This record gives sequence, structure tokens and C-alpha cells, in this order.
Amino acid sequence: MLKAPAESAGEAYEREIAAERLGREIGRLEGAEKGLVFGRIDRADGSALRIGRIGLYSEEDELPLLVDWRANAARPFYEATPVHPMGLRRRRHLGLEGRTVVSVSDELLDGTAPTEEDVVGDGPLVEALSARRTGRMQAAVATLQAEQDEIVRSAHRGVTVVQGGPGTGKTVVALHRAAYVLYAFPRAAEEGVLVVGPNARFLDYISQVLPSLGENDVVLATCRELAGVTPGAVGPSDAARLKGGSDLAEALAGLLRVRQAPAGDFTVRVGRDLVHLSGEEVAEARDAAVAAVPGHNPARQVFRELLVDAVADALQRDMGDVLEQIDADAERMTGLDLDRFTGADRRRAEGAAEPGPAHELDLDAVRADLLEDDGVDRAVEALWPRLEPGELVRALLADADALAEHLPRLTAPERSLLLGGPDDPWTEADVPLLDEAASLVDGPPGRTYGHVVVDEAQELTAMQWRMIVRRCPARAMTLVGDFAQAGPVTTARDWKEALGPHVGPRFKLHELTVSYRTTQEILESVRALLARIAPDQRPTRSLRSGESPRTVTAPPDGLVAAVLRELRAQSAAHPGELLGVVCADSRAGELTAGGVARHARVVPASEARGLEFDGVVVLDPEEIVAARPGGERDLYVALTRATKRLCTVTVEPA
Ligand SMILES: Nc1ncnc2c1ncn2[C@@H]1O[C@H](COP(=O)(O)OP(=O)(O)OP(=O)(O)O)[C@@H](O)[C@H]1O
Repeated sequence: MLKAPAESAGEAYEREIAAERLGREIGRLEGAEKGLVFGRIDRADGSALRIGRIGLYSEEDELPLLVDWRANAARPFYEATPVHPMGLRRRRHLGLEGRTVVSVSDELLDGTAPTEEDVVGDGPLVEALSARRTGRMQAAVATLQAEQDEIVRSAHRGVTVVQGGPGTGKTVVALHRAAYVLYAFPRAAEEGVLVVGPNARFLDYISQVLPSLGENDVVLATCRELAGVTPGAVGPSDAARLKGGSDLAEALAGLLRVRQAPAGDFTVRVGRDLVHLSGEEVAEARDAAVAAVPGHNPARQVFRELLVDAVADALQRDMGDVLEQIDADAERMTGLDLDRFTGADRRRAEGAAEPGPAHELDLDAVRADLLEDDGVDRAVEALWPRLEPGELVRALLADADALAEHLPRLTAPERSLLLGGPDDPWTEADVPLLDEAASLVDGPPGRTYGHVVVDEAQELTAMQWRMIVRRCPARAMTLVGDFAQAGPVTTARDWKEALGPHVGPRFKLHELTVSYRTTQEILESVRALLARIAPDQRPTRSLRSGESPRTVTAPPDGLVAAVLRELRAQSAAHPGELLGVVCADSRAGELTAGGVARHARVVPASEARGLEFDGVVVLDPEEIVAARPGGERDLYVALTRATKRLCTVTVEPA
């Protein structure tokens, strides 16, 4: 395609577009190649369908060669049970390496006895769950469970919420839902699908799933990336929590209103004249400008034009008054009617249309002049200064008086937590403030999406919710998370509180209750902790059992050595498995320097959400709990990352 000569710029452009389209199609087909066909359903009537990541058709056959897993025809593959066989006799799972079949596993659904043709054995789910972790999440398209599939395939186009404990497959559901939306809702697909995750580490972890489902057009982003802001510093979490509250949005909007033609009369110098505008006239121009377009800077342009109209009107009025005064004075002194000497009289004599009064100005010319006038420029800048988003945020955070005026609900100590210097670097908590300011100053974001998926959604602050909802005008979203795993900055306690301001009660809540990651033993060991941090939450159950979690103690100066000992023992006993060490954020550097990173991924507790490993070492639970507010929830996250074995290293009492 790219070798073909292009005669013109237009042709070159079309060639690029066509090449891009083909590139995408190649990507889709390559993605589908991995486990090309993973399922087959045999109906009781003898017909069969093969299920794969995409649909494939041949010209001769009536039935498709391969049915896309998202097609309605594939539904029984996920939903049929012996109680509701949905017309199926057999469900078959196929394991492929390249194009070679390496495993077959059948379930018989209609109560008939297995024949020689059927391979009934260990379920493919158990196999998938006990497989080694690779450090990247894998698609679960072959083994989606009925409760997961129901959410993925839901016809509900509004807001779907999935609440579930650690490892219940929320991320799996969220990503397969994104793929389903692209397939089943063409409008949303055309407007784009966005997946938001808490940090770059997490996005990297899930980055393979959608491409392996043949979908390369989904945008994966963190809040930073959406706002286009890279923070230069880490802020304290108590200030971050405050900055996450929706009061800040009101404060920024309030601060902006003060910068849009504050009340009062106004005088503009135009050339040598002073033109006076009443407070009413200015307010009228302001209200009309604000109503005309969203965004301070775009509305400023409208305001400028309306102000010029008002100035031109005032000039005409003043001019009229002056001329009438002159007319009256002259008439009184000379007894002459001056009208006769003006162009009005002559034009009338020449048969022109009835003109206005003699002193009428050419208003269009006056307006054009005024739009170029320095005096008008200065007036607009004084009444309605052009702004950058960052300036607006600074004007609030670096000014104690502005904080006091616009955040009256905060206490004085809270406000002093927010107060910063004019040159402080931005922090993570400033990102949604800058985004809010950008929407206030420049108008709504340029890029919006037809469907937005948010993973670890319990992490979002009210201000972050605002920035995400802004990008989804249709309010079509899939939100997955677990409030028992909420970090220290989260502002809401539950889904109702988080979503109320945006969709009220209009969201559909699903709950997942089976853990596909952690073993029953690990879940038992965190039960008391869960009861403390989320007393209302039903504990999840696991499909699998394994080793009991262990604890080892070490002296304060022997922690790194103890972690290394444990990792060596685990990798000797279970070579090839993926290991992770979760520790307080401040410890990560020491562990990496001590050589731990050669044996395992070192994960600061604040970044552990959503990740998983075969074996996990949790270093110094007390330190993790003490490191941040709500530290017990960080510990709960840390303790639920292992699929097979968990070891906790605690510090020996002195
Ligand atoms: N139907 C399934 N088939 C195969 N594997 C699955 C299935 N559902 C979940 N899993 C696996 O279980 C593990 C946990 O799933 P996932 O990460 O989606 O859970 P989560 O609810 O998002 O967890 P967390 O609350 O810790 O973020 C993953 O390895 C995932 O691949």
C-alpha cells in the first residue's frame, strides 16, 4: 500500500489512512492467533459452533468457521449449566500452542453419559487459576464464569458498578466488558473506549489483555495522562484528601467568577474620550457572554465583542447629546436651523432614503476601530483577564485570603494544609484541580469517549470523578472496585456517595463473591482484618486451597537478609514462579539496593492494588499500617496479592 505512488497530497493522505486501517486489521488477526479457537459447543441436535477471539467466515460455508466470543451465538458457551443446558449437549475447552491442540476438556450438560469422543477431566478454570503468573494479566476469555459473563454481556448502557473482594475478577470483567462494548455498541465504539487505571505500573500489568482480544483501539490512561500533567513532587496525604473534595471545584468556579466583570460601573478611554458604562450594561454583557460559550477564555472573546457594542452605543448616545446641545445653542444664538446645512438635508434633496439624524455614526466602522483599540483592550483585560489553568489553581492555593473566602466550610488548620507557595511543584492531588481549572478556563475537554471503564475505582476522589465524568458525556461507564481496598486519599465511603453527584441513584450494582486468585487459607488469614476495615462486607470464598500463610521474624537490621532468605527458599522449591515483595513505600529503595529486585518485584504498598504474584512476601506489616492513614487497608491489599503462598516478615521485638 505504501509503495504505491501518490500523485497529490490528498492521495498520499488516503494512502496513509488505508495503510493504517490494514495495519489495524493485521493487529486484530495476529491477536486472534493466540488460542485461535478455545471453545466448541455441541448442540443436542448435532450441530456445533467453534468459539474464538474473533469471528471468521468462509465464502462457501453457511455457518461461520469461528464465532466471536462476544456474539450472541457464543452465549451458551459461558452460561449453560447442567440445570439450564441452553440446548447444549457438550461444552469443550481447547488448549492450543500455536496451531497445535495441546489439551481438551469437556463438560456434558444434558445428563448423558460420556462416550469415547468426550474428554471429561479437571476443569480448564482450575488449570488457568493454578497456572504460573507471568507478571502480565492474561485474558480469561476461555473461562469467563457465568456471574462474570452476565456483567460483561449486559445490555445496560448506563453506569454499571462491580463491587467485589480481592481477586474476584473485577479487572477481568472490566477489560472483557470494554471488548464487548466495542463489539456490541457501535456508537460507543465509534466515540472511543477509555480504560482508566490508578498508576502506570497497573496499566502495564493489564496492557496485554485487550490486544490479545483483538482490540487495539482502546485508550489506557491514568488521571495524569488524561489531564496531561506530570506532577513534580509527592504531597502529604492529608492535604491530598482535602484537595480531592468537591468543595475545591466550587472554590475554583467562585474564584473565576470574580475575574469575570465584577459588579460596578466602568469607564473606558477611547482615543481622547472617556466613555462611561453603567454596572448594568457591563453585567448584561457578562451574563450574555457566560451563557454563550463554556470556558472563561472563549467567553472572553464574546464579552469583548459585547463590550465593544456597548461602548459604540454609548459613544453614539454621547455624540447625540453633544450635537443636540450644539444645535440648540446655535439655534438660540443665530436663529438658524442647522439641519439645513448638514448632509441630511442634501441627501433628502437627492432623493435618498430617509436617513437617520444628522449625527448618526457609522457604527460598523466604529466597532471595527474599537476592536483594535488599546483602551478597549486594557478595559477587557481589567474586567476579564485572559487566564491559564495553572494561574487559577495558584490563585486559590497560594493565597490565604482566597482560601478563606472560597472554602468557608474548611477549618483554619485545614486551609493552612492547603496553602502553598507560588512556585511549589504540582503534586498528584493537583492534577484534577488543574483539569477542573482547564475546563473552567478553556471549556470542556477536546477528547471525550463513548464508554469509560474505571478499574480500582474506589481510589478516585470527588475531583477525579469529575474529571472522568467530564470525558464521558453519555454517562456510559463500567466501574469496578472494592471499598475495603480504598487508599488514604479516597473521599467517598461507598458507590452511592461517589456516584451520587453525577448519576444520582441511576447505576446498576453487581457483586462478585468468588475469589479466583487467593486460596481459602489466605482469605481465612485476613478475615479478622477485613471485619475491622469493612464490617459490612461479606467475605469472599475461594475455589482453591493451598499452603497456610507463614510468618517469620527478623531483627530490625536483618530484614533484608530475611526477605532474601525467604525468596531463595521459594524459588528453589518452585522454580520459575513469579515472586513479589510488598513493603512500606519508604522501604522499597533499601530492598532494591539490597539485591531483592534480582529475585522478585519490589512493590511499594501504595502501588500494590490490582497486582498479583505466585508467591508474596509482605515485609513489616506494622510499618505498612503506620505509613499512611488507613494503613490497614494497604495491608489488606498487600496480603491478598498471592495466588499460591504468602509469607509475612515481622520485626523481632527489641
Ligand atoms: N474467569 C476466569 N478465568 C480465569 N482466570 C480468572 C477468571 N476470573 C478471574 N481470573 C483470574 O483471577 C485473578 C484475579 O482477577 P482480577 O485481577 O480481575 O481480580 P480483581 O477483583 O480485580 O482483584 P483486586 O481486587 O485485587 O484488584 C487474575 O489472575 C485473573 O486472571
